[in-house]
Amino acid sequence: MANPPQNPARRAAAALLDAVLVRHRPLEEALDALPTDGKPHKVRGKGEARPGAALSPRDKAAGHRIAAAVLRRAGSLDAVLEPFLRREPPPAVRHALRIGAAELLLLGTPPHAAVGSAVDLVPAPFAGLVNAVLRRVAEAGPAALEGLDAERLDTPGWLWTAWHAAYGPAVRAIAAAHRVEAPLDLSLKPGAAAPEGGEELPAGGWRYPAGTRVTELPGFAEGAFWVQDAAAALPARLLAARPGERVADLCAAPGGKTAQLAATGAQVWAVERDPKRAARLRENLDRLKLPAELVVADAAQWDAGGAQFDAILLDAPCTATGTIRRHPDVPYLKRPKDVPSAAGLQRSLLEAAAKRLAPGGRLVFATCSLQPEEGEGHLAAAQALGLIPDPVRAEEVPGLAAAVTPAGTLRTRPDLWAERGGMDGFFVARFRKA
Ligand SMILES: C[S@@+](CC[C@H](N)C(=O)[O-])C[C@H]1O[C@@H](n2cnc3c(N)ncnc32)[C@H](O)[C@@H]1O
Repeated sequence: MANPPQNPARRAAAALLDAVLVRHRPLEEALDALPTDGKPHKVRGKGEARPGAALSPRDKAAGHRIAAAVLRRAGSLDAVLEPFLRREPPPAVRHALRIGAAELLLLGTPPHAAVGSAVDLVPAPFAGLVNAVLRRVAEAGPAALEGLDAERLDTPGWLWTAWHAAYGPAVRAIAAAHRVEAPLDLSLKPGAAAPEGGEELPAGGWRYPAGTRVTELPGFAEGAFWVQDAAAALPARLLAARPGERVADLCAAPGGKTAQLAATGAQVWAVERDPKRAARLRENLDRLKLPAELVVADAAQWDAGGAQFDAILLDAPCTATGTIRRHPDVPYLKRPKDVPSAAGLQRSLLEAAAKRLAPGGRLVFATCSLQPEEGEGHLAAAQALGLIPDPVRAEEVPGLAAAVTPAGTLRTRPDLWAERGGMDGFFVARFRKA
């Protein structure tokens, strides 16, 4: 790294790690709670690691990058640190050691800067320990890292077991994909030009290098495009909404799929339960100048005044284990028991969606989870609700024939398109109502 991050960035990284690993709060929520220039610092809890004074956007971004690098490789970093620690250090010291090790071994920070600034993060009684350990990591760490089974170490055991059962040896490629920072994918408004520097993707959308700041791309303020992973763009495309059709987007915020549906000329109802997320959806649609009726309601209860729809997109809430490339905090926030509980919620939303669908209407069900209980596990129940499978054909998803299952559902994985930077893991099934 030409310019090593400054210590406010590292203090921010430590605060983010504390939020995720100790208090089990989502990384994005912790990032929003950091004190930035012009925004007062919210102090949430006693003993919370604080990043200190207001952060510049650059330090905040650098802190996020360091924290994400640690979260992606925490198992490997701990394995490298292990031989140099006689007992478990307090959490703040563990955060500083991981940050220092990540900078030394993954981020290319010069050793004197990485060690010195990690020492600076801890209370005086621990300075000697952090200094000694990280000096040894600087010497022996690169070789130690080489010899590790990184895929396994950086994946929680329960996820490894579940993915191995579902995908066999590909579990290793899935885990490897999680170690790499994801590129930025954009969906374009019809007729808009793609910003320069991107690659057009075979299944639609444009891809830009990881770390590209979307708000700095020309056309952002004018609403020419929105951020949407290549796989996340598939469900709305497969619904193939037509101008004038009545379409419901259940579980809609932040609105990537609502935008796709609205851009077809269909009449769209976007249903979102969380008022804050609904406000974000509104902001996004306003920027894009795309129309949709926003309904703040529980989609499982919403009866649309008795109306029925020609097409429904149900992008159901899930454990999000398909999005670990973009959200490296997910493995630290989810537990095995979250899978059946998400699947139960998805089942009730599917029932409600089937009721709201007009006879002959189309339904696309999607989740961004790699757990089969949140995907394939719903197929029999969907049919029992009178939903007839409408198989996806390979020609509908150019470049992704490998993701089309024999049942005609779509199962994308982070290791697909590995040479292009992968994609989120989604399950998508399409149905027709009799
Ligand atoms: C997977 S995200 C949707 C992403 C969105 N479709 C997009 O493409 O931008 C799930 C959303 O569903 C919302 N949600 C969860 N349970 C809900 C419910 N019962 N009714 C309506 N919305 C719900 C969550 O607040 C969250 O915003």
